[in-house]
Amino acid sequence: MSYSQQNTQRDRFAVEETETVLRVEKLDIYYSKFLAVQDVTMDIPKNRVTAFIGPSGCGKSTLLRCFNRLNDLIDGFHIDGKIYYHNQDLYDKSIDPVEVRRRIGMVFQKPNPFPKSIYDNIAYGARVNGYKGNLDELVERSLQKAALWDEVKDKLKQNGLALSGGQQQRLCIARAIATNPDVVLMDEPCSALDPISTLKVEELMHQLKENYTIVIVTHNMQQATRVADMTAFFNAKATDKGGKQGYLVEYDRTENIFQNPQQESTRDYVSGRFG
Ligand SMILES: Nc1ncnc2c1ncn2[C@@H]1O[C@H](COP(=O)(O)OP(=O)(O)OP(=O)(O)O)[C@@H](O)[C@H]1O
Repeated sequence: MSYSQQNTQRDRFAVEETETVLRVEKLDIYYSKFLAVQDVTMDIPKNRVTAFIGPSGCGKSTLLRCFNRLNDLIDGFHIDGKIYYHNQDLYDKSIDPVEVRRRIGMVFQKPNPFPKSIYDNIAYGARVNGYKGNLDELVERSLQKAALWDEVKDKLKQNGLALSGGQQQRLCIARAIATNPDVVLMDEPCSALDPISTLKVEELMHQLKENYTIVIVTHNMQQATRVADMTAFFNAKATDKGGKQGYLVEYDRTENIFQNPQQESTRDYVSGRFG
């Protein structure tokens, strides 16, 4: 039995038993007047990996970045509808976006370690946040959780940029989890990595979901089948003004999306007929 089959069977009945961490309700996402993503409603379950798939420009990254309010930094960005994080309105005026980003961490497509030592890459955020605990322990624990400790424990003073791409990405994951988040967002985290490094990061996702809720954008459909419990397929339709508008086509357990999709366009996409 393949790894993905085992994964599918193990989690088959587990998805509904977990609570919702992020609830998206009738969400429209705008860049100024441009409606980039229309009318998304979905629940992101706790301690699961949820994958966003779909053709380029359908708004996967845009939606992902809404979850930690990263789009706030873009001029003209605004939303209609709601995102609830543990039942709290994520865009309420009382919510501090900096605290949101501490609890909902992010790993980007290209590994982006700080040009600092491996140690300081992890310790930096803790120092800024006035961490009162033992920094050495935090660094070790975070690197352990990111499955990087054994490879770097003897060179913690070495610059993080001197690591291989795959190690740099795991360093970025270690950095993201060092602030003790609840959710880790990953925007195509393996697209710049070789197959072996990709496999390591995928294995890491399986471990991390025991403690964290993970949402990943991926163009790699095999990756979605290997790592994700839930999969959301997004598509884009042409608008009158010549642009494209993203929307959620189908959201279900990963095995249903890939083996028994309800929508024709999902079937076409997962079978490689477009995209
Ligand atoms: N900062 C921005 N300002 C204006 N428009 C943007 C901005 N970022 C994204 N868009 C637009 O929003 C739409 C969705 O883009 P987004 O990058 O979220 O799609 P995606 O599905 O993640 O694409 P890809 O798979 O290529 O990364 C696109 O039409 C894009 O041009």
